[in-house]
Amino acid sequence: MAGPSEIFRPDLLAGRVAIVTGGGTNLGRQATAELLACGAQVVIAGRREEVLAATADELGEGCSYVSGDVRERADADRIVGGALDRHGRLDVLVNNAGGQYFVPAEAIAAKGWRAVMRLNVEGTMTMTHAVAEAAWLGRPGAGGTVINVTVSPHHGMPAMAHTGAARAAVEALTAELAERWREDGVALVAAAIGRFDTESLRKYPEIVVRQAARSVPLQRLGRMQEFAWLVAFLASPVGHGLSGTTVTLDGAADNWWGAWPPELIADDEGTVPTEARRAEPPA
Ligand SMILES: CCCCCCCCCCC/C=C/C(=O)SCCNC(=O)CCNC(=O)[C@H](O)C(C)(C)COP(=O)(O)OP(=O)(O)OC[C@H]1O[C@@H](n2cnc3c(N)ncnc32)[C@H](O)[C@@H]1OP(=O)(O)O
Ligand SMILES: NC(=O)C1=CN([C@@H]2O[C@H](COP(=O)(O)OP(=O)(O)OC[C@H]3O[C@@H](n4cnc5c(N)ncnc54)[C@H](OP(=O)(O)O)[C@@H]3O)[C@@H](O)[C@H]2O)C=CC1
Repeated sequence: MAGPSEIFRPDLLAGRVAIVTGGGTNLGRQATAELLACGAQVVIAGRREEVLAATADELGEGCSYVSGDVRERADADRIVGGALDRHGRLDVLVNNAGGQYFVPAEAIAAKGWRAVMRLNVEGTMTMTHAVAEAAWLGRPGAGGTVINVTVSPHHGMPAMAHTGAARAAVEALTAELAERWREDGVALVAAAIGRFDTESLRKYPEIVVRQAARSVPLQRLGRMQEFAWLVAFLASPVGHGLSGTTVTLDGAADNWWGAWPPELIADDEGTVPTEARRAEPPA
């Protein structure tokens, strides 16, 4: 059962209906719990029915699921149709399903490049079009918010060139569609997220996982709850004010280009030296 929100009013999203792709696991699951805690009805989607069923069962009232592959338009239409049949409206789409594998850029096979593009760019576009066409575009008084989950930092990550390119494409689409669909009442926001304490992160090489927190100024991994709060916040009316924007939640990794603390000036304990105070001016 999703408990009450620690920071939002229980009726913040009352009467709203959301689809969360990848809602059966990790970040998507936590975001779903927070949307439920804020009063929304949530339909979670993913390919594995048993995973979705277990999550919907655990999160309880207000949460249901439709299984499907976000890369396939027929599946996307079925997910959206299922949500509309159940609830009669759609207000929020969280394009959270996504991912990649850890590989140096020159070793990315063409097939792997396409797989990452197809999941992250096409999957996001396919779901976005399916929802917008079925529920929002050309319907006065309708409209809603799309939250696209992308990846920060934006200035390059080791072994993540394919996803960097894919997520940049999603952010570009977010900005353009926000302008094109504005008069239909549709807002799109990207949430560029850093390194989170999830089971999914642990599939990466051990040293990457170990250093992931140390390499950002915040000096810790993001917490799933923090991601969930951001999603609920963007799903609230403020999302319309942020339409076209990419919001980062990354421990300040986007503001820094190297390891943290800066290796060249930190001592062996990782302490950055401070400037000596100047002598007191003569009285
Ligand atoms: C100093 C410290 C620096 C710290 C830096 C920290 C950096 C960490 C930042 C982390 C940011 C992001 C984190 C996350 O996103 S966690 C969530 C992770 N979850 C997922 O990734 C789930 C979804 N992902 C996938 O399902 C797959 O990765 C994929 C997108 C590839 C799925 O596509 P599909 O199912 O269509 O693909 P296939 O499995 O059939 O593979 C197709 C081809 O892709 C190539 N491939 C796939 N996996 C690998 C691999 N592990 N290694 C090499 N190549 C791979 C390959 O060509 C596949 O074809 P073949 O199978 O025929 O070879
Ligand atoms: N964890 C982290 O530190 C970070 C995560 N992110 C991003 O956040 C999002 C969520 O990640 P996280 O929860 O950690 O990882 P998960 O691997 O748990 O989430 C991926 C989810 O997407 C679903 N999914 C994957 N492919 C498809 C598909 N073709 N159709 C439908 N659903 C699909 C999966 O379910 P199923 O396999 O059943 O289809 C799964 O529920 C991803 O976009 C990820 O890249 C970004 C930065 C950091």
